[in-house]
Amino acid sequence: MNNDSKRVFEALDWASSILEEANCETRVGQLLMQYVLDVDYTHLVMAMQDEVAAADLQKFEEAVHTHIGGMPVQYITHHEEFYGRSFYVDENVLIPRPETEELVHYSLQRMRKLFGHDDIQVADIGTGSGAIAISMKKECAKLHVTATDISAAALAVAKRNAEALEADIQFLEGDLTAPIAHQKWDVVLSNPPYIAQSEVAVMDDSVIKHEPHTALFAEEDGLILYRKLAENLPALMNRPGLIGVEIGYLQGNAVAGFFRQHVEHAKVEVVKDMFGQDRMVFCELTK
Ligand SMILES: C[S@@+](CC[C@H](N)C(=O)[O-])C[C@H]1O[C@@H](n2cnc3c(N)ncnc32)[C@H](O)[C@@H]1O
Repeated sequence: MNNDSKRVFEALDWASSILEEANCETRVGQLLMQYVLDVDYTHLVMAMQDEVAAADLQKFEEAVHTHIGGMPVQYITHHEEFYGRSFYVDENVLIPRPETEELVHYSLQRMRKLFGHDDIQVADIGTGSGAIAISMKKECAKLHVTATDISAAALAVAKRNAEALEADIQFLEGDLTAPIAHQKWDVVLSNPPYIAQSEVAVMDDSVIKHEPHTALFAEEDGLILYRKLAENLPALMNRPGLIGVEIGYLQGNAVAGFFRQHVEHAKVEVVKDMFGQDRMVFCELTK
């Protein structure tokens, strides 16, 4: 650890060089410095010539080393942007991904077309940080949104985010459709765990070491929760209704197949993400 005093730009130069040496993104240094100094980018730029207080410098250097050791930057700064809002994250929840923003975007589009109004019941199964549920509610204030998770620790994070973002959401703990089986729903969304155990070998180490395994892995080649959703949701849906799930890029046919098999009078569609890969399945219940 380096105990010499440093100005902000000097500390950032030091971070850039050791991050580069470790094959990490050099921009992480800037994010960690913003976190340590608790400033936005503009104020960081204005502070470039300031001396970093000894305690802050130590915290910054530790944070850089922690990241080089494999910890995702979001778990150090406890922050990720999702759909234009800031979410608190820790190791109890998956770091929300940009692909999931697309699920929110297309769900909003389809929901508005299908219902023409926002006074409807929406559930987000496996809410994690609350990213999907909270974004839906913030985009459409009139929605009645319920968010569930099997993990009490994840739900605590989602509640914290809902409070900070002033989103009025009902939170329920439980396995898949069990906590929402008491009523009918107009829209059900989910980004369930969908990675097969066999994929561990090709996955990024930092994901496996730090992101919660209940958020990542699922049995039956990653497909079990989609199969169960397709089996259980039809009885819980109003008609018209909309089910939207995020999927792994190779799972389109299998997941669409589950919904085609189990949901009567439905239009099932696999939708690609911004990279041209299958990423979502939407099932519109028509009658
Ligand atoms: C891939 S993460 C998605 C988190 C968040 N919705 C997002 O998109 O960032 C999956 C979430 O589902 C939860 N989960 C896993 N198995 C579940 C189950 N059987 N029932 C309900 N939630 C489950 C995990 O705890 C985790 O929070």
